Amino acid sequence: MPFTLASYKVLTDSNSVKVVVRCRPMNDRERALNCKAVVSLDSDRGQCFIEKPGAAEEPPKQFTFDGAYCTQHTTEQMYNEVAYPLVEGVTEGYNGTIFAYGQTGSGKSFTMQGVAELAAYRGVIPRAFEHIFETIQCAENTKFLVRTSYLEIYNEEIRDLLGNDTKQNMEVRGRNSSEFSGGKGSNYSFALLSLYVLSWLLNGMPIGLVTPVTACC
Ligand SMILES: Nc1ncnc2c1ncn2[C@@H]1O[C@H](COP(=O)(O)OP(=O)(O)OP(=O)(O)O)[C@@H](O)[C@H]1O
Repeated sequence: MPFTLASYKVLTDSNSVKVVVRCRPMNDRERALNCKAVVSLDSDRGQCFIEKPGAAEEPPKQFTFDGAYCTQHTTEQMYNEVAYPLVEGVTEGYNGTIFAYGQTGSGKSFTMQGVAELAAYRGVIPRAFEHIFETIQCAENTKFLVRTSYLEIYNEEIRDLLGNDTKQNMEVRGRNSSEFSGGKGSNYSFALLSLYVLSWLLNGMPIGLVTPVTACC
C-alpha cells in the first residue's frame, strides 16, 4: 500500500514548529487490489507505526509527532486542535503559517481545501478565513488589514495561484544562488527551497496574515 500520510507543519512567531500527521482511508483502487494497511496510529500519543511490506516479523518503524490523526478524525477536529490556536494568534497580530506536504494522493488538498459543497468536509483554508473574518466582524475599535497569497510548490517550481499567469514559475532569490543548486528532485534542494519560501512568507506576505493596523477609539 502506498503511503497515505500527509504532514502539516504549523509555524508560529516564537519559532515553535508543530508537525502533525494525518492518515487517509484506503481508496477504491487500493481496496480492489486487496492492499494491506501498513500504517497504524496511536493518536493519544501522537505516534505513527509503519510496517515494512512483506516483513511482518520486523518491528514497525515508529515516528512521534505533535499529533496523529487517523481515518476516523474529521477535518473539523484537526482544525480545532491544530489550526485554531495559530489562527487565533494571527488575529492578535502574530504571523503564522500552516502548510501540508506529502506524496501525491496522500490527502493534502482534502485537508487544506476540502470539499466546498459539504460543510463537514470543508478544509482548513476556508475554516481559517471564516474564523478570521468572524473575529474581524466582532472586533471593536480595531482596523484590520488582511493580505493573502496562494502559492503552489510542485517539483521545485513555485507558482502564484492568484497571479495572472498561474503557470509561470516564480524566481527563487537567495544570497548565493548555489544554495539552491541541489538539482531537480533533490531532497537537499527541496528542503532549502521550503525553508526559503517559508521565511519569505513569514517576513513578507504570510498566507492569511491579519495585522491590526490601527487601534482607535
Ligand atoms: N481523510 C480523508 N478521508 C477521506 N478521503 C480522503 C481523505 N484524504 C484524502 N482523501 C481522498 O483521497 C484522494 C486524494 O486526496 P488529495 O487530492 O487531497 O491528495 P493530494 O495530496 O492533494 O494529492 P496531489 O498532491 O496529487 O494534489 C481524494 O479523492 C480525496 O477525496
